Amino acid sequence: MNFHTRKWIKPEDLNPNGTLFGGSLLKWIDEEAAIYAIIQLGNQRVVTKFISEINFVSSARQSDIIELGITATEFGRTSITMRCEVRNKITRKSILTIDKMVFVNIGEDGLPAPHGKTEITYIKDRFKDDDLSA
Ligand SMILES: CC(=O)SCCNC(=O)CCNC(=O)[C@H](O)C(C)(C)COP(=O)(O)OP(=O)(O)OC[C@H]1O[C@@H](n2cnc3c(N)ncnc32)[C@H](O)[C@@H]1OP(=O)(O)O
Repeated sequence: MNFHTRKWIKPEDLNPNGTLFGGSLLKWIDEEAAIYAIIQLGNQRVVTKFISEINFVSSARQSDIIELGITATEFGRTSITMRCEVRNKITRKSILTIDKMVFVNIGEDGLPAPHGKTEITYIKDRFKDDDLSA
């Protein structure tokens, strides 16, 4: 799993108990998963369809640096399923896990559309035909 996005926990991210507010974390994860799905499916129009149980494993505190990890686990006809983990960047202690996040590829008519993808692609795969010296 690649951990792309780092967040520095600030006062506005906290709940009244002084730990990271779960709602803030879920907002960041939904955006992270949407960006991952957009890149993997090559379509800006993707929507969150389903999120499985969310396990808040441990708390994060102000000034902690956390990192968000997403990986695709399944490519369907119109959907992509991902797994998510959030951990402390420094200690690697797990903060949250979600086994299943399903996003659906949407066509111009607003309906689910086949995406034609079957496996994870990486930057080197996406740009391998380009003449990068130009
Ligand atoms: C990033 C964001 O903030 S998006 C905003 C929040 N999300 C939304 O507003 C989405 C609202 N929901 C919708 O518009 C509709 O439910 C749609 C268009 C996403 C899907 O419509 P549906 O009628 O369910 O479509 P359909 O039955 O064809 O299923 C589409 C895909 O989702 C999968 N799916 C549907 N329901 C579920 C479910 N409960 N769990 C997991 N996967 C599901 C299907 O298996 C299918 O995948 P596949 O083609 O790879 O096999």
